[in-house]
Order: sequence, then structure tokens, then C-alpha cells
Amino acid sequence: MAASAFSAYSLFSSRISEPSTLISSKSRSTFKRPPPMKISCDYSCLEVKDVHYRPPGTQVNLLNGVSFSLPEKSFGLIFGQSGSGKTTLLQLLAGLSKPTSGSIYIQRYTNDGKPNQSPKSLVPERIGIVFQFPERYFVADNVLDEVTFGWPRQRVGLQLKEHLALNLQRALNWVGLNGISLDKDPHSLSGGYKRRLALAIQLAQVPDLLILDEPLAGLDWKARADVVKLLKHLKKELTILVVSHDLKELEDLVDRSWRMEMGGVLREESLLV
Ligand SMILES: Nc1ncnc2c1ncn2[C@@H]1O[C@H](COP(=O)(O)OP(=O)(O)OP(=O)(O)O)[C@@H](O)[C@H]1O
Repeated sequence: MAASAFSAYSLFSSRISEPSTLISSKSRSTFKRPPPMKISCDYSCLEVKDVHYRPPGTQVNLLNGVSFSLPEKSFGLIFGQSGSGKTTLLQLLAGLSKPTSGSIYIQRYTNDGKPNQSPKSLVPERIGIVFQFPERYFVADNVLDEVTFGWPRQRVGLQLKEHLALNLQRALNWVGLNGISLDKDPHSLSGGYKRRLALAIQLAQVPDLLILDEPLAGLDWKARADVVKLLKHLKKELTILVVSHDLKELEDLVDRSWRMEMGGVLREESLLV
């Protein structure tokens, strides 16, 4: 497995025309993954506390006192009317805008529910976000370049190369893209495979939190079933937060759910579909 990943990375490396160019400092820091945690009964939670958001230069709060928590490796779903503020909340979680007030952090707890260290900020580089219709934003003309777009372009050491190659291979395996040619044009893939590719792009960066905005939108029934199956599989390894109107199809995956009401007010509500 590692050998084929390594050759995929070598292929990627050989396509770099400007070895000293770094696409962004963000992409470089993405790959500094800390060592794995020791096994313990502790767990961590994404905590959102009393978040308000008013876009700069406007007089209206799009989010009003949003609070929720999502334990690691669980699947959260936010639903609600169009225009209620769901995407706005995802953008704050991804660090694309900052709350006007309130806080967003990761808290570790002991198994009896007590915080056991000080809260940690969410690092935007460790959040994977897939927006609605991600295939519209594909930029490369082959799968490998699409997944590795934004990776370091300078010559990197063997250790980092191996690390990147393993992440790449794992991401492709996770989403079931290991069987397709990395030279394939992303635009020629089926709807479901395009969504898999969009997920692989984020998973290659080993995110702490995967955020998906309407992951089933615009897909036919077969591709929708395919993506639901994939999310079920990913749920075993990742903390996932989804915004969707497709409650029926996602129902079996959901651990916690909330309704966003008009005016940006979030309430916990179980799914009754
Ligand atoms: N920068 C902004 N300035 C002012 N209003 C904004 C801004 N961004 C979004 N809005 C408004 O905020 C409201 C919430 O938008 P948002 O996209 O978060 O809703 P949503 O629940 O995700 O809707 P949908 O389900 O249709 O995607 C909408 O009325 C939108 O027009």
C-alpha cells in the first residue's frame, strides 16, 4: 500500500515545475500532525458557546446565541429553513469569518464529564470543509493534481514525503477512489465519484473535524445512496458535522441534531422523519 502511495507522491513531485514555490503557508502547516493520543477514557468535544455573528458593516445578527457541543467521532446534523444561518455557522467553524461574540473551541473531558485541561482553539488548517456542489470548484485536469492542489511545491524531505504519500493513499482508500486512474479528468467522473473526490481532498489533510454543506444536493438516487454509505464508513474515524435538508437519508447516521430557526437561533431537536 505504502509503495503505491509513494509512487503516487513521486508522480505528484515530478509534475512540480517550480520546486521552490510554496502555494500557501496554510497548506504547509496542515501537515504538522501531532503524535497520536495515548489510549484513555478521555474524550474531546467541539464546543460552541453563545456565538453571535453580525457581518461587518451590517445591523443584523445572522447568528444569535448559538451553542452546541459535538463529541469526537460523532455525527452532528444541522437542518432548518433556507436563509436561517446554517452556512454562516459552518463558515465560522471553518475559520472563514470570526464570531462577533462567543467562543468556539475543543475541550477535553474525563470520562465522568469533567474538563481535564484548558480549552484549545480550533485550528482552521485542521478543519476539512466541503461546500455545496464542490465539483464546480475543481481546478485540475487530473485526479492526482486535484487532490494535491495546495500541497507544498518545494522539495521536501523523505519523511514528509512518506507522510504525505500515506495520507494521500489513506484518503483515496477511505473514499473508494483507489481503483480509478489518478490521470483521469475529475470532470469526467460520475456525480457520486466527484463527491468522493471532494471528500478525499479534505481527508488527505487528516482533519480533526469534517464539515459538509448539503453533501447529497444535486445527486441522483444512486449517488446519494453511495455518499450516505461512504459517510457511514467515515463516521467510524472522524467527527463530522453536516448541514442538510435530506433528513430521511441521513437519519441512521445522526448522533446529535439541531434545527436552525430563522434569525440564527439553534435548538437541539431529534429527527422525527
Ligand atoms: N455577508 C452577509 N451580509 C448580510 N447578510 C448575509 C451575509 N451572508 C449571508 N447573509 C444572509 O444571512 C442569511 C443566512 O444565510 P445562510 O446562507 O447562512 O443561510 P442557510 O440557512 O445556509 O440557507 P440555505 O439553506 O439556503 O443555504 C440569509 O438571509 C443571507 O442572505
